[in-house]
Amino acid sequence: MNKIKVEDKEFEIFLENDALNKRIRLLGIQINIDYEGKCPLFIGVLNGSFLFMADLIKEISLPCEVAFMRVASYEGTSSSGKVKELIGLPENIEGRDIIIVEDIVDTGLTLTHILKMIKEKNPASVKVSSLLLKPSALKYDIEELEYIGFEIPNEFVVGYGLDYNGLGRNLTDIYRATEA
Ligand SMILES: O=P(O)(O)OC[C@H]1O[C@H](OP(=O)(O)OP(=O)(O)O)[C@H](O)[C@@H]1O
Ligand code: HPA
Repeated sequence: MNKIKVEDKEFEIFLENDALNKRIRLLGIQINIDYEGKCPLFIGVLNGSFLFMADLIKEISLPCEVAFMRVASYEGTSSSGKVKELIGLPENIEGRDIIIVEDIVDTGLTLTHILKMIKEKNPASVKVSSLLLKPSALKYDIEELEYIGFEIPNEFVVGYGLDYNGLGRNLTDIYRATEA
């Protein structure tokens, strides 16, 4: 079945699970080479990254640690508008080699906040692995983007951890909206 409905929206198949797994295997190989002799700390950004993290980490043959955190947004009391706070960021990341794991980088706003707050804790290095990247939607220059699964057009996608109104994260393939 190539077309599905999630809530009120129609989606069509875009990236099948087999293609996702093949690409993730290659990302794992690259990370194993780049971090040889190190013990990286993978930090997944909840909720969307949970399936990607699970499959990526199985490809890692290095000693490594895994943690998850979430980004909470709330309206600030000052005129600065939205304030973002990291919840669950591991305490002691000073001197660690960090790999942030994301399901998607869209405008790059979330990741820019995460990187700023992580760097304040003086890690040895920080890189980002994101399954998906929308280059034409990106509004921030993020030099830490290193291990990208797929560059995709600026279209809304769902499945394999990604949601539409909270739904669709359980789909094994990734689908794209048939209309905006
Ligand atoms: O580059 P940006 O425009 O900031 O968008 C990317 C962010 O949006 C999604 O998270 P969301 O806030 O939807 O939370 P979720 O992971 O729980 O779905 C995704 O997981 C990224 O964290
Ligand atoms: O295309 C998307 N799909 C689901 N969640 C998202 N968060 C940012 N972009 C997307």
